[in-house]
Amino acid sequence: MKRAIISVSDKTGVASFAKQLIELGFEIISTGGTKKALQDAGIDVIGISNVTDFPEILEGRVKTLHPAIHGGLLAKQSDQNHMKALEEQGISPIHLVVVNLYPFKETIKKNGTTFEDAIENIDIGGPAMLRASAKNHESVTVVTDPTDYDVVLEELSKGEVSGTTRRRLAAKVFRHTASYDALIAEYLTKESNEKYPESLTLTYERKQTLRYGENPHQEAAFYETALPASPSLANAEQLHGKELSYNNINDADAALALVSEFKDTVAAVAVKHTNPCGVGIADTLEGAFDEAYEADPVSIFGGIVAVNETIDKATATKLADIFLEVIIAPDYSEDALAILKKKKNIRLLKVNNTTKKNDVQTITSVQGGLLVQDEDRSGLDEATVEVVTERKPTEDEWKSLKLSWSVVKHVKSNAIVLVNGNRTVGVGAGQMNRVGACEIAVKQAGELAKGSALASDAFFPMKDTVEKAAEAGIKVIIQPGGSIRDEESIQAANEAGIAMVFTGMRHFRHA
Ligand SMILES: NC(=O)c1ncn([C@@H]2O[C@H](COP(=O)(O)O)[C@@H](O)[C@H]2O)c1NC=O
Repeated sequence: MKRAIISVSDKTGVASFAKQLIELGFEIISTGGTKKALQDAGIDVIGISNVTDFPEILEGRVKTLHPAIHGGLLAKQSDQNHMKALEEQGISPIHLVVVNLYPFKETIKKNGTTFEDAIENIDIGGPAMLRASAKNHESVTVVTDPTDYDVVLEELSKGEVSGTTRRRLAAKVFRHTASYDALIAEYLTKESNEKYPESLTLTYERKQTLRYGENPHQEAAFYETALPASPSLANAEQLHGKELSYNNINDADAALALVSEFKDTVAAVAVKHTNPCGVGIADTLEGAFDEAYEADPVSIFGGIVAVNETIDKATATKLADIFLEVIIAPDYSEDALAILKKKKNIRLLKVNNTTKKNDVQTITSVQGGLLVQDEDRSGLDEATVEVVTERKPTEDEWKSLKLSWSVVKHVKSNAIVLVNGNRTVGVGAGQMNRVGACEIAVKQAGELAKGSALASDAFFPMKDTVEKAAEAGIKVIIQPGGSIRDEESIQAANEAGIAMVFTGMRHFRHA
């Protein structure tokens, strides 16, 4: 008689599966809770203790970890010596294993889960059975996903499960146990405050197969972390519109990161190809959006807009007037939603909260590896900021400086951002030299460069950027400082009556 072990935490569909196995001639062996569930459904089951001749002990920590089980799982049934060894020990072979694991992921995602709860939900006996039978898939069929019950039944009803299916199911098991263990490792590594361990075993789950990647000839998918995450694109709620594309997700992520900078003021940001093209702040959302729009009415076309307040009717009316790919907001008023939903192609995302967790790391892939670093979370530290010129910034100039500094951190290096009043007026992004970035920002600002504030993501190696700024009528500069030629830049600023501030911290963004 063929024997199946069934030991499952997720009991979905298991009773009907077991019933059909019995009809196909199987004998069922089960652990405590599964046995009870099956017996309650009127199914004949042998308890695991009857096979091991040993009780389940330590509140279920040890139930299937026994040679009578693992011998039955690991014996090559085509090998006479293996079968003889089983016989000598009075062990019967097992043909089918149906196991799914303690819900570790679901447990750590629950609010209020304690460390002890998490530890208790690390399954030991289940993965041991899964791995043993997956290794021995030549002789054993192993099922860990209830969605595979039907395929197995179908093949069994025709005789036996094919070698191809057994191998496919074994591969699925090793993917599953590997990601199960990776998640435990990730959780414990975080709990032990180890940021850069000797090996990185992250696990991500496919959230979405994408139509294509950055370009139509590239295949792509979006994977999300299984660990509880900060508000992010992965857990955004899409209220309307087509599926997000690869570029939408990447650009929306940049917009969300930028808008999250603004905690004490209402802000609207527009992003194109991950760089901000317009950022505005105001007392109202409509006002902030006006500023962001006026910052660059050309580039915002086809862009992504993120805001940090509930979108109201007035703002929605203006947003609906232009072509945007994605809008991100903590919420939408009912009338705002009605207005925006009239636009078939716009994607509306709700991300509840823009406050981020502190321990976030960023990962960039390079050929042959990954670069991992702490996310650049630092803002302007007023305690370490130093005014280095004869003239000090006025109160209004400080406001513009702060805005420009928040934005420049989110612009690809070399980056220069000009702010006039409450909005960006020029963004020079991703240039190979700093003067080039300055020239682009000044050109874009036009007349509005006059009297504006300039932020530079890194120090000026030479005084040329200050000279360019002076020529354009820029009045105040914020930059990290730290070049051996700082004195020359300071002198050029003094000569032009520019006030200049050193932050002591740079914000390169290369990728
Ligand atoms: N300790 C063991 O020997 C053991 N054997 C199987 N399990 C797990 O116990 C669960 C099923 O338990 P029950 O049938 O009692 O509801 C399954 O998720 C299975 O993976 C075990 N539990 C944890 O390690």
